[in-house]
Amino acid sequence: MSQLVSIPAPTAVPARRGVISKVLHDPLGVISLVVLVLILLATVLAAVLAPQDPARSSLDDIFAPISAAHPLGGDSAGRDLLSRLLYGAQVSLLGATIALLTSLVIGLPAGLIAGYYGRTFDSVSSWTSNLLQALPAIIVLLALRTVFGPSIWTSMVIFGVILSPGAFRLVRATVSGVRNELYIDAALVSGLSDTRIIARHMLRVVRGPLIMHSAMVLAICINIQAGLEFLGFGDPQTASWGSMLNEGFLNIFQAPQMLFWPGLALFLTSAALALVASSLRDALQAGAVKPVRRRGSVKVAPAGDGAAPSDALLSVRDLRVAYSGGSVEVVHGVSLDVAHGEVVGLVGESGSGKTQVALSVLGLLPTGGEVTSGAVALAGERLLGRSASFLRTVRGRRIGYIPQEPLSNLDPSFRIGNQLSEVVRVHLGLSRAAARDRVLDLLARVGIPDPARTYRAFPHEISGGMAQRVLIAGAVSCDPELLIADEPTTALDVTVQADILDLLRDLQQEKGLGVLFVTHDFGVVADICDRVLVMRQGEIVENGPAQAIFDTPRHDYTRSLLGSMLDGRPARLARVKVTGDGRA
Ligand SMILES: Nc1ncnc2c1ncn2[C@@H]1O[C@H](COP(=O)(O)OP(=O)(O)OP(=O)(O)O)[C@@H](O)[C@H]1O
Repeated sequence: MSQLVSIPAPTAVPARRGVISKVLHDPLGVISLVVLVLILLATVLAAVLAPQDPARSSLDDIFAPISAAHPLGGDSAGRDLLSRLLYGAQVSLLGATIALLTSLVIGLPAGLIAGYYGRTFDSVSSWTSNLLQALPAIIVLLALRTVFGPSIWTSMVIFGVILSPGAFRLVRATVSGVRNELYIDAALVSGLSDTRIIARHMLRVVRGPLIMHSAMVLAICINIQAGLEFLGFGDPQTASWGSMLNEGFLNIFQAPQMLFWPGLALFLTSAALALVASSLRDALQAGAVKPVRRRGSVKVAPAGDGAAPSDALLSVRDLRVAYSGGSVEVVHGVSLDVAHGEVVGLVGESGSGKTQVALSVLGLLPTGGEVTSGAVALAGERLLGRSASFLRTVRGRRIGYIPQEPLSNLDPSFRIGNQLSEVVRVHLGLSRAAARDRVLDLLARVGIPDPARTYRAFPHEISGGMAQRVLIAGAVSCDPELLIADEPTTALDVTVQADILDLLRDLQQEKGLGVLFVTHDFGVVADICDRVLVMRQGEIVENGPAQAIFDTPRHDYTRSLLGSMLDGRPARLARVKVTGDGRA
């Protein structure tokens, strides 16, 4: 195993405090949480705390004053107010929870699917959500009450349905906001399924906003439920805060306490929920990380025609890629081979089509892009036109991918170790412990000085160079046959670039990897590539061994690229000798 040198230390970043910990550092958050916990405890322990049966009435206790027997007094039927308040809390909180859960059961999955996949489901569900929001909630509740009877539980389920567009829109907006982040691409490129990406990455992103939303919705539901009971739409025999308000209102002059206590309970619960929501919002905003987006969302490349040719590891034949329904062609019939253990550089200026070729191989062209013709094969096996599930077994497992912007390709809300071991577990079927050991070994192998610490770290706690080492570890974690590196050093500073190239060369030789190295930099080509393809305006204009291209470039464009390389910094002469006159 090669020794690696000059490893940059991880950038010192203060440890990240969890959202709960931030809420616990906010005095208002703590007070409101304590109030909520007390209310919840009192509700759950109503049978223990209530002095008597909430329905038991006594003529002697009508409008009873506050006393040891009736700590909050008695009502117009001689029932104990404290007992009714405690038991009433069960009805009010349960009713509100039913409405909230109903809205989440509908809104969460619909929002996840609409935000992630978009298209027809998004259009239909957005239209349905707009329709539901346009309905006057109270009128609908009154109309359906005549159908289903005066059950408060049914009313709260219906109210939950009416509230579901709120959850739907929040989840949909949050998911579509992160759907185009690079780390979601990275998860796709690693071969993770859509279901897994939704369940792990998307759910984690919507979790915070949804908890905040739920606290607000719970407060609204408690008040709406009380309002319905107040208007007499509940069961009059059951104690609830709303029915107590109703009775209190009728007796406001004889016994104002009948109105005061349920009113206070409602106020305290709603205020505590609103303050918890606000504290959560502050905590979430403080922890927000702004990742970088890529240019468009990906879609699996459609079928190309043609047979899989040659016995090369990677074989691309007459590849054509177009946008705008095929009218704008950006790759014009590219053919290339990468042999087992060979490093092929795909070089060209920005916009020449290098990335389109790489993404076509992975079956991950941006939305609007399609392979209009050509063939791509890995070890003789056709890739273009294969099913999404087949491509998932290839990406990450047989083809490793190293992206350009390391930090943006790591999910900011997951620890680095979890992100790497997830891919290893999916592809190699390892246990949690075995995956962890493998990832720790890999982190050590790519030159990370304290693998255990990096395993536990979040992406913002490490430097760009470290993040690129982490992504290289991820790319080789399942022992792929082919590595596609898309400008893996462009976003790094020059000293780190050299270290990363050394690492890639060591790994390539150690594992006998075939590598397609996309770059605009002939210096990098000189460092690492055996063979070079020069690309210009969607076509390969020159193709040959790296040494030959440097010694005797045939195409003017290659000569101008080589010239500009030497204007900048000299090539590191790992594989290619550059002559002293400025020509390669
Ligand atoms: N999502 C897209 N929609 C339309 N055109 C696109 C899209 N992505 C890329 N292109 C076009 O495809 C062409 C090739 O782009 P590509 O990203 O492959 O270039 P590149 O050589 O990799 O450049 P760079 O090094 O800047 O990434 C460009 O003309 C670009 O405008």
